Amino acid sequence: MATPSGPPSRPISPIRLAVCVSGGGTTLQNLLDRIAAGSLDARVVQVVASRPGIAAIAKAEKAGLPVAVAASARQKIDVESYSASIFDPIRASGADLVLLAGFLALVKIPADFRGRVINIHPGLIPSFCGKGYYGGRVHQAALDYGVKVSGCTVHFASDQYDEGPIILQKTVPILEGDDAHALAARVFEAEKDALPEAVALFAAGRLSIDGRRVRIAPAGGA
Ligand SMILES: Nc1nc2c(c(=O)[nH]1)N[C@@H](CN(C=O)c1ccc(C(=O)N[C@@H](CCC(=O)O)C(=O)O)cc1)CN2
Ligand SMILES: NCC(=O)N[C@@H]1O[C@H](COP(=O)([O-])[O-])[C@@H](O)[C@H]1O
Repeated sequence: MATPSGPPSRPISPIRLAVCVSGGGTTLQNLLDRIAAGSLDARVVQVVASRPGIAAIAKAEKAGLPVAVAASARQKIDVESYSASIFDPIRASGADLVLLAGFLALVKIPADFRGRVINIHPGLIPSFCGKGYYGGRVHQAALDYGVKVSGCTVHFASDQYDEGPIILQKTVPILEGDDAHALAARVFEAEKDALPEAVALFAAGRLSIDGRRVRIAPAGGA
């Protein structure tokens, strides 16, 4: 039976997560730490890496999680086949929600996962986002522009980089003397709370997508 798309309208406990990674896996580790501490009611049922040999895979394997490696994005395969190499193992795992957690490749969201893929971006969308804006590049662009606040954005993923409806944003100040490294560390502290918070809202059945807006229902079903 096909899995329904869109955020759930009823609570899921524990929510089953698939986590897509490309680098160090600090976002994945934070989720695992929150789950172990009992502050996030979730289970990671699948990890998908965009390339072999990355630290995120070692972290996943240490935690005993199943890892799939996506087809190489640099191979000239069509976007459907690339997406299938990511979503086939995720579908088989029975995941309720997919997290792009420091994932650096563009994915095409299959129909049965629309509204069930969330990305975290280390900047305040719509500034400093889209192709070419990832990791330290986002922070350097914010500093170069001279903005006084930055932060992170958690949003539903559409088929374009960083364009889907926004679930929540957290801000951090930019301080005198900041470089991209210092700002990245401050933003990452905000990311550590923002992503689990969004997962919890999704799992509680409190999110609905209304055009570009994400509505957040009050706690307790009021
Ligand atoms: N369908 C979607 N896929 C992805 C989204 C999304 O919103 N919808 N978000 C990105 C994550 N992202 C920032 O949050 C991001 C990641 C990477 C890039 C980028 O420019 N990548 C480079 C390749 C970098 C590399 O492989 O080392 C590129 O495309 O040339 C932009 C934004 C995840 N996917
Ligand atoms: N486009 C998303 C992005 O640039 N995310 C950035 O990747 C790092 C986490 O990666 P990790 O979880 O692999 O350590 C973090 O710096 C995060 O801001």
